[in-house]
Amino acid sequence: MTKAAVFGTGSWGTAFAMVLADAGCEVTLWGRRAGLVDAVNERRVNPDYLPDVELPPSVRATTDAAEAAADAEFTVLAVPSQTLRGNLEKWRPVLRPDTVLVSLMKGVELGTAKRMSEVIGEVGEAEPERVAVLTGPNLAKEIAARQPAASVVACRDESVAQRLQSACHTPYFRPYTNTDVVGCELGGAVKNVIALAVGIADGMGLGDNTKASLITRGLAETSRLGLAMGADAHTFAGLAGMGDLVATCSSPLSRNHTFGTNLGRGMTLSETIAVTKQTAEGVKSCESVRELAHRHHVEMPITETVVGIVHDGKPPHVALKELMSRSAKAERV
Ligand SMILES: NC(=O)c1ccc[n+]([C@@H]2O[C@H](COP(=O)([O-])OP(=O)(O)OC[C@H]3O[C@@H](n4cnc5c(N)ncnc54)[C@H](O)[C@@H]3O)[C@@H](O)[C@H]2O)c1
Ligand SMILES: O=P(O)(O)OC[C@H](O)CO
Repeated sequence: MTKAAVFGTGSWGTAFAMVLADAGCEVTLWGRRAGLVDAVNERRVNPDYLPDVELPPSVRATTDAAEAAADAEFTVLAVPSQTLRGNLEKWRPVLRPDTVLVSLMKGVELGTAKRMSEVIGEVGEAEPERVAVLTGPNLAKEIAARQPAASVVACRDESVAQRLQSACHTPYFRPYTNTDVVGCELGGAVKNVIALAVGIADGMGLGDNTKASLITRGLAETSRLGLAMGADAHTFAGLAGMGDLVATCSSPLSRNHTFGTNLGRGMTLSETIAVTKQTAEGVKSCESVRELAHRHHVEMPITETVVGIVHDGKPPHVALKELMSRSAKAERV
């Protein structure tokens, strides 16, 4: 039986542990808090993040990283992106040297502007062929309800992607492989920034034309950045690009979309942070995505607008006016 470890007992770590178990894996979940770990082991439930979901018996939990990592063919990382480096430094000594490190995270590190697979490679001392990314339109609550969805497993080594694909393929979860790790990761991280923008527009009471325009031009700026960073253009038309962007920008389940909606309705940043219980990656990653845009000399006006509203305190109606009054241009630029 394939053994997998999942580090992180939040919504997606827990839901993906269930997917792996449903696909036939034996899964150990690592969590920080003993109370939550006990609830998983004794009541088969994660009361804090997925209280309505009964976890399969082949999911066990522990607070001991060494116990979780032992024998794991796949080591899945599902903590907030900005905490990955610090956590992985602690976990590295107990990781199996041949384990495949799998990122579920959709963020870009502040300060370094590194993608999560880059942080994993560096801190986990893992060659790119041993680092994979799972991304796509995968709202955790829908997956946990076993609603059908597709996803992408990306790894530079396609055979590794295929091994992970078969380890998490279930009747309701259909992963595709891709070797474009850069494109897949950027799709997942930048869509959170665009979802903040769409949420802000929704909160301001704007309609579907605005939403469709932000989604489409958001995908254009994601693709521009991706191409400058060596990604494959096709990736952005796929599940990791268009697919995840549409799901996140349309769904009230999205934390990024909801965060934006609260800002658009007039809440301040600190009020919005206070009512947000889970990780909304775009809030921090919008700054690192903008840093990548500057480094690669790519125009990302929606990302700039989101940074302006979220971090510089620009009123949404002022920022929107500035976005709309930029000089006119051809669509394919
Ligand atoms: N929830 C989703 O629908 C979903 C879907 C796809 C991808 N993702 C991505 O997965 C990643 C994890 O998201 P999530 O939804 O599971 O988040 P979450 O907010 O539900 O849970 C985060 C988990 O990390 C833990 N945590 C927080 N700070 C920590 C720290 N300093 N050290 C160790 N653990 C810490 C929390 O206790 C919690 O268990 C994010 O990058 C997110 O973008 C989420
Ligand atoms: O809730 P969000 O905004 O983090 O989005 C969740 C997933 O990334 C959707 O695929």
